[in-house]
Amino acid sequence: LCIAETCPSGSVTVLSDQFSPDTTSDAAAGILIPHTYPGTPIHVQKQWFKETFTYLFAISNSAEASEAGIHLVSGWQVFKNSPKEELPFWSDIVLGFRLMSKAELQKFPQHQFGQAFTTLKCDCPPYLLWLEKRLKAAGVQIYTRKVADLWELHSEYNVVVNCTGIGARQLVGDEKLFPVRGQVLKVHAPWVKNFIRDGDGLTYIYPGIHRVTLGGTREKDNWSLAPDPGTTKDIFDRCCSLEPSLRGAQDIKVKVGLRPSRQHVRLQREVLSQGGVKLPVIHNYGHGAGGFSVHRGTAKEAARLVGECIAALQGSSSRAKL
Ligand SMILES: Cc1cc2nc3c(=O)[nH]c(=O)nc-3n(C[C@H](O)[C@H](O)[C@H](O)COP(=O)(O)OP(=O)(O)OC[C@H]3O[C@@H](n4cnc5c(N)ncnc54)[C@H](O)[C@@H]3O)c2cc1C
Ligand SMILES: O=C(O)CCC(=O)C(=O)O
Repeated sequence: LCIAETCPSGSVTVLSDQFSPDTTSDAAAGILIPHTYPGTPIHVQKQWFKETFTYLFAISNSAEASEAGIHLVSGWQVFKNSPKEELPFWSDIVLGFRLMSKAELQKFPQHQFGQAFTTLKCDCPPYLLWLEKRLKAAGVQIYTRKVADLWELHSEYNVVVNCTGIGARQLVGDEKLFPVRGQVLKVHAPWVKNFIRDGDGLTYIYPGIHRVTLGGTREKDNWSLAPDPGTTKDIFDRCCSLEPSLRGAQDIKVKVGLRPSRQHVRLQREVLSQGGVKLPVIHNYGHGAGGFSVHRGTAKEAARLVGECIAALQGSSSRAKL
């Protein structure tokens, strides 16, 4: 969508073997709280987060908000022991960041330190369906297709953008990319209005427009998409210990996703070449546990790289199929 919006001289086609509700993004809680990528400078990660926050904040403040599934949510991140960094790098991008008072911490007898703030949440599938609607409105073609090798696209397209998440491991043989399995519960508990996140990153409660997401797990190199009943009980018990009223939650649905994890997002241009024929590829995958938090920022950078490829093609060749 970002490419269609910023490179109007090109025509965009989306190819994917799976669509909502069967993607990793559909399993996510969709909260905007960054996860750090150890291999990317903090100022770059901060810029990606800021661009994403600003983009979604505008949607949350428009008539589209409920259809797009974007809303503000306030809550707490609580710690059993004080964290090394009391002020995370994103504290001046979320709204109203402050340390919790002693009185607030009384709600969490097992925790001794906390941060209160307001952030944004994307509800999925609604947000993905809204993006798809915007794609169609922008004239983008959408086809169901599994791509076995990027080179198979060279005769049909001038530039390829690879946003295949964990699928990139097989598609481009990236062994630096690994799955971190996450299981969550989506429950009906409309009285829960505030998010609660344990600072250890394992247990969280994120209220959405219709359902509350309860998490979670982080299992490196586990490829299983099958829900595990023992894990479901464990997640539920952990969340109830943070928010006892969840014992009354109903209609518990289980979702599993594989976080496409890497030391850093692969956001770069590569030129494939066979027999003198070239195919520019922009990679944009490996967003791990933070894809929602930085998606617009990384998409903007990918679109900028696509713009560079288009300019180079327009400059060098009249055979560009733009
Ligand atoms: C349980 C869980 C909770 C999470 N919660 C949050 C959160 O609260 N906040 C946050 O910021 N992040 C969260 N994340 C992380 C976030 O979900 C991911 O970073 C993000 O979804 C990755 O998006 P993606 O588009 O790269 O991958 P995907 O959503 O997996 O999309 C990749 C697409 O590529 C297609 N594809 C793959 N290979 C091929 C191929 N060979 N040919 C054709 N198509 C292909 C797939 O079908 C799919 O449609 C969570 C993740 C999990 C698992
Ligand atoms: O970590 C969080 O609190 C949000 C959920 C998430 O990003 C995840 O489970 O990967």
